[in-house]
Amino acid sequence: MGSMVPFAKMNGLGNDIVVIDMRGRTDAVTAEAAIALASGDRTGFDQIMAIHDTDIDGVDYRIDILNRDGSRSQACGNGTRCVVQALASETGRKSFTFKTLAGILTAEEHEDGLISVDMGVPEFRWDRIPLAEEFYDTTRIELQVGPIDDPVLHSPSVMSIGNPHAIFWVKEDVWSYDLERFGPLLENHPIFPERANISIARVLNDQTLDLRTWERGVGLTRACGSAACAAAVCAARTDRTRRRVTVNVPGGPLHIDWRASNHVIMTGPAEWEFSGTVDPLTGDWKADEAAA
Ligand SMILES: N[C@@H](CCC[C@H](N)C(=O)O)C(=O)O
Repeated sequence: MGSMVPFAKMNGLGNDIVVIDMRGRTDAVTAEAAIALASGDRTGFDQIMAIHDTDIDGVDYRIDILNRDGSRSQACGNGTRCVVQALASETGRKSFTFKTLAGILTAEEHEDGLISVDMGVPEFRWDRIPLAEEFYDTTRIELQVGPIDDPVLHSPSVMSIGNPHAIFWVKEDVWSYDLERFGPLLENHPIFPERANISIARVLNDQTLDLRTWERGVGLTRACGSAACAAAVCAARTDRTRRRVTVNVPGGPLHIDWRASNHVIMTGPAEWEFSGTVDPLTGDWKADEAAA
């Protein structure tokens, strides 16, 4: 269609997000446009959150999520908070329901500006994460990196919160592990037929975790909301923490509550940076006057 649509460059605790308004259109942001935008000095992003119309009763919008390599993702917690902030600012509404590849998500903006997203329910079955091999105990699977007799990372907990995650438990500072080296090896390991997000988590106490993530289709990011949910759930599932925790990601704290309903609620901030218009087919863009 060639025409330009509005976008907003935002972030969720430093997770770089581009929210693109595709309402009123029948096409989609292309992988080529995502790759082109990702290489821009001002538009460099971790995820694109494209807002689309939907005719599903009770659902406000459909969200299409693209990683910086052009791959699509089922879930993006930080990006969803950015979408909520943008829509709340536009409409004055405070709560929304979205259709994503992970299912129907609800979210709301609170009076203090923080945003809570119901990320849905965790999936622990090996064939639904998915894994390429049968593991009935997904609290710790046979996967390691480093010397065979003294692995650097091993026995991760694995699960899906719409997208696949592996959580490696460590005793030392999370910054003391070479995740930049191990991340891509593990992201693309054959045990993960759809690849996976790779995190290292350090339990500080029964209510607090430190977390770093190598994101599927992106690389190292300053925050990964779905990984924070995954780490919180896996920590509680293995009796390392309570079900309500603070997860410290490099960009700041996220509050995760794995409720008795089995739903995982993530709460955190979102930040607008600048707006512009973009061609969703090519990635050509220009900033609005104020942002130029
Ligand atoms: N940063 C996101 C995760 C985005 C998706 C992930 N890269 C994947 O492909 O699964 C988040 O905040 O959840």
